[in-house]
Amino acid sequence: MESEVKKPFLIGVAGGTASGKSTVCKRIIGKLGQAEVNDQQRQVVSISQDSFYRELTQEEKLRAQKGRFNFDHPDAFDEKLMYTTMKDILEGKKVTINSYDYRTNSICPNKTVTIYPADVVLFEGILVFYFPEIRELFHMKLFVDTDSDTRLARRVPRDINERGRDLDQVLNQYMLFVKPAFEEFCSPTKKFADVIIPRGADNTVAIDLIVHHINDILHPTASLNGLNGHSNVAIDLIVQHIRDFLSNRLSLDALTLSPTSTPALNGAAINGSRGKNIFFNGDPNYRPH
Ligand SMILES: Nc1ncnc2c1ncn2[C@@H]1O[C@H](COP(=O)(O)OP(=O)(O)O)[C@@H](O)[C@H]1O
Ligand SMILES: Nc1ccn([C@@H]2O[C@H](COP(=O)(O)O)[C@@H](O)[C@H]2O)c(=O)n1
Repeated sequence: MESEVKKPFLIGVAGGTASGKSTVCKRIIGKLGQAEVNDQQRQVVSISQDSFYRELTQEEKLRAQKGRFNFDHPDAFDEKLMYTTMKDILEGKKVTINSYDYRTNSICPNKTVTIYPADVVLFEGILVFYFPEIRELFHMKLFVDTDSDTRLARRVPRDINERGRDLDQVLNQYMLFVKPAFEEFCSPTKKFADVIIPRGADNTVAIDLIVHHINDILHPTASLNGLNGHSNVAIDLIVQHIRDFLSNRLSLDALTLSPTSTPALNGAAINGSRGKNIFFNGDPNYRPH
């Protein structure tokens, strides 16, 4: 008998550099109890877009060493490889992806990672919503929206400690390429997100809502509300939030549905009891920042 093909629920996680995309993915995987599960058994896996940086020419490598190559431009990625890999994942195939080395600005030779078929696949990166063909593959799109000061303050120590850069190089690259490319290519893709997560992993309400949503996909029979995880993400999440809220017997006064949460749901916000906001982005013109 043929074994069952796992066709996963594919979630895109976009956001500026150091916004907390991979931390949000780790937090989601941890809360779903998947962090300690071995690679072959995992139901929820995360893949970084950085695995799809293309190999540089010799001349580009020399520029990259001086912080003068634009890694934030869409052309820095292998779009075709990204697309075919995501298609294969959606067909339930086992795929092999590259490991990327920021110190050498190139793909690690002889080091790949095998991604086994899973129920939920998170694909995170600065430009995962930029390429239309890839964008259309996602069942759910999240945008981690962290202000640029915070992102720069995180990026500087990270790049120095983990990516082998010096301060001048990090700041030059940021001013020359990272900041302008964020404005031109990444930030405009926020409008495609189903859910915008202000403050990334600090936003526990948002993470919990997303975890609930994924749990419903993983265990459909356990779902209290019988919602269809592939359809209206914003409404599903709001309904789940209200159900949780009521079942936890918290004070109803603490929950305020924004006036924008009309039946049309053109950009709804939940103001949680601890002042933590999650934006459900039904409105392409909606911009929290
Ligand atoms: N909520 C947070 N509070 C403090 N530091 C954070 C938070 N989220 C991420 N970081 C740190 O900021 C850096 C970038 O986070 P990361 O999740 O790798 O961002 P991205 O994947 O968007 O580049 C890492 O050093 C990480 O530990
Ligand atoms: N060789 C490279 C490749 C990428 N970068 C920078 O990484 C950023 C994307 O990764 P995040 O984890 O921050 O989302 C992007 O802004 C590139 O500038 C690099 O510096 N060197």
